[in-house]
Amino acid sequence: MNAIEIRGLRKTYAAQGNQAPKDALNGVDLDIPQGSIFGLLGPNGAGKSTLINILAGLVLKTQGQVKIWGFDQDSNPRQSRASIGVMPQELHLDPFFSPRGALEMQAGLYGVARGDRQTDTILQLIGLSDKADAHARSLSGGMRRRLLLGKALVHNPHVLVLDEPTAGVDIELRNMLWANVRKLNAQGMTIILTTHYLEEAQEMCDEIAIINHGAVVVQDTTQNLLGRLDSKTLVIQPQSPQIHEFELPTGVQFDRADDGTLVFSYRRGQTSAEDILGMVRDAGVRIADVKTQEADLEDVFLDLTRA
Ligand SMILES: Nc1ncnc2c1ncn2[C@@H]1O[C@H](COP(=O)(O)OP(=O)(O)OP(=O)(O)O)[C@@H](O)[C@H]1O
Repeated sequence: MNAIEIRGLRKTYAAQGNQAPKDALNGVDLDIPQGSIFGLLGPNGAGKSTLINILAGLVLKTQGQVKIWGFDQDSNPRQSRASIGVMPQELHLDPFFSPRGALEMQAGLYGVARGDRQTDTILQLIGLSDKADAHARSLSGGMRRRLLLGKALVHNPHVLVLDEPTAGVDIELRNMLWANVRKLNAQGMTIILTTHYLEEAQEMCDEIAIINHGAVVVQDTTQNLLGRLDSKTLVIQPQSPQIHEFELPTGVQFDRADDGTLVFSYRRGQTSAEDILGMVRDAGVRIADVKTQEADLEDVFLDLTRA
């Protein structure tokens, strides 16, 4: 079963003032498998926040079907809402509540009975046990973010959504957030996250969807996405920085870096590293060092969102 199933999802924001109505989502179809760490990527304005806010029940869709943990948002609103927890981007917290108070309040809102609440366990998970009764006002930005994660967990949802969880956070907090995410995922929670850090998505996510102009342009496992671009780069450092002319095979691109290294980009399916090394030697270059670089998620992303 899928944790999330979305069919034909559209969102048009109403016209405001002299601005025309805005189509933010233009028919999104998306299946998010249970148990995955799923990355939702896309350029600014692609529609990621709109999609997440619809999942969270904060924005009303214009058209289409959304199922969360098998529950249709329209015909089963309570159960679909109970199945998902969202850690928002904004650091908005009520200043009058301590972390414990905020978690208890949130649990109350979700109708979690007192005996079933996991407040202390959550405080421990997010590393706020010793701040449990402090004023929210006295919490640092990092602590607030952790508390927002905690609030998303009070009803023990099947699906956890993290909207840009690591934007602007320091390395220590980032590591802690990712450790928490991995732990929750290992316990069976499906995780959906948006991030602008493609390296992070590449490292964390099993599967990725890229959204552009309000539609999904690709959805695949991270591994398959990386395999999609078979471009490679060969960087050759010559023993002396002479200028050489090369007869480049078709499809091979050449660049001379400022430090004198020779940079060749090619497609594995078309050219081999041996072809390029042979050509370079034939041109009289004595090679001091060679490095290769694989395509990364950033290359895939740029390739698919250029339009
Ligand atoms: N409340 C709103 N009213 C009108 N237009 C909106 C509203 N919210 C978003 N939009 C527009 O809808 C489009 C999609 O916005 P959205 O915030 O979903 O993109 P995003 O992918 O989350 O971008 P970012 O990465 O910058 O957060 C944008 O063109 C945006 O200007």
